[in-house]
Formats: sequence, C-alpha cells, structure tokens
Amino acid sequence: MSVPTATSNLATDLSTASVSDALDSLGLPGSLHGIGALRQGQRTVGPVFTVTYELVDDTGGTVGDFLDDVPAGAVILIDNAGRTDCTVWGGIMSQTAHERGIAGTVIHGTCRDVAVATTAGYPIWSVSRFMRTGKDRVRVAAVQTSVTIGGVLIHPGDILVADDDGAVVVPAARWDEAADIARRIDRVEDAIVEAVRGGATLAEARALHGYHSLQTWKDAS
Ligand SMILES: O=C([O-])CC(=O)C(=O)O
Ligand SMILES: [Mg+2]
Repeated sequence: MSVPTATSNLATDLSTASVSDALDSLGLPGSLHGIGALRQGQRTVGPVFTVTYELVDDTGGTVGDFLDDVPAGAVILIDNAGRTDCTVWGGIMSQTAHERGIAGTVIHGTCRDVAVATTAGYPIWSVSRFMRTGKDRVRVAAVQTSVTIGGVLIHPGDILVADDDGAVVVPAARWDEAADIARRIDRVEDAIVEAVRGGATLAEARALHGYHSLQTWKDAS
C-alpha cells in the first residue's frame, strides 16, 4: 500500500464533496466542520504539516515560528482549538508560503491580512478572519504531531483536499482507495445529470444509478 507524499502525483481534480462521500462509504471521518474557504475559486490537495498552538504564559510567544521547516507541496494544518479572538496566520506568512511552493493553509482558528493572501493567490481555509494578532497571545506548542479537529484525528502526512465547500482529510494509507471511490461517485453523478438531460425525471435518474446510497457505509465485516 503506497503512502502519498508531497511529491506524489496527487489528484487535483477531486472535489471535497466526492471525497467526503467516499469517506462516508468507508465509515471514516474526515470533514473539518466549521472551517471554510477564505475566498471562492481556490483549491488544493497535499499531505498535511501539522501545527498546534497554545496560550502564552509569562515566557511569551508568537506566530509562524515553524514556517521555515515546511516542505514545498505540503498543506499547513493549524490547530488553535477554534480560537477566533487572535490570529495564527497573516500576510508575511502567506507571501513566504507562496514563495516556497507550500500548497495552502487550513486553520482551526483565524487569520488576517486577507487582501495580501488574495493578491498573492495563496489559498487559505479558516474558521474566520480577524485582525488582532496572536503575537504575545499564542505560541507554537508542537509541529508534526497528531491533532484532533472537529472530532477528526489527523496525523502528519494525511492527505487534505480543500475547495469552495471546505476541507476534508483522508488517512494517508486510505488515500488511493478513497480517491478511487470518489472518482466512481463523480462518474455516477455525471451519468445522473446525463440521464436528466436525456429526458428522465430526476427521480428516475437517481433510482437508476442508486444515488441515495452512493455514500452509504458498506461495512466490510
Ligand atoms: O500576526 C500575525 O497574524 C502574522 C502577520 O500579521 C503576518 O504574517 O503578516
Ligand atoms: Mg501582517
């Protein structure tokens, strides 16, 4: 079983909707509830580089100290426990990440300098946007350790897909299987639309192609 890396040929054509349905059919969690696209029309896929933040104590702290260690092609996944009252990401970081070929940033928390990221074309997904800095408020607690976001346990190197609908993570060892299922779901959904164009009712087209159970968990046991 091959495990994808930042240099693997990861499919960029798959939508988060199809990947999420594929995970449902495998009985796996993965959809990151509450995290949305900063702007429409951006998408990414890649292995996650995880970062965990915590509150500062009297020794202080800041944001972004890990960025020089992130490889090209990775998606930075930041766990700030959903905190939205101060940032963990801003414009200098967006421009640096873009320059380095990092594939995007997904934040369980908030970010600022949105216009800078937009101009740079650097893709971000977050809970919100807010201007108050995390400098002196948060610090990096860990990098490349497992994180849990919205009940989803994510390991470094798991594959994250993100688009207009949000972000979803697939365990690295299940990527090939999930991608195959997602692609099959796409083909079936295309066939339903074709049938409607050919004169079928939606009910007929969906029934013909088993639409309502496309994502239903097929328990292998
Ligand atoms: O304080 C932050 O969130 C970081 C910041 O503005 C930047 O990187 O430009
Ligand atoms: Mg800034």
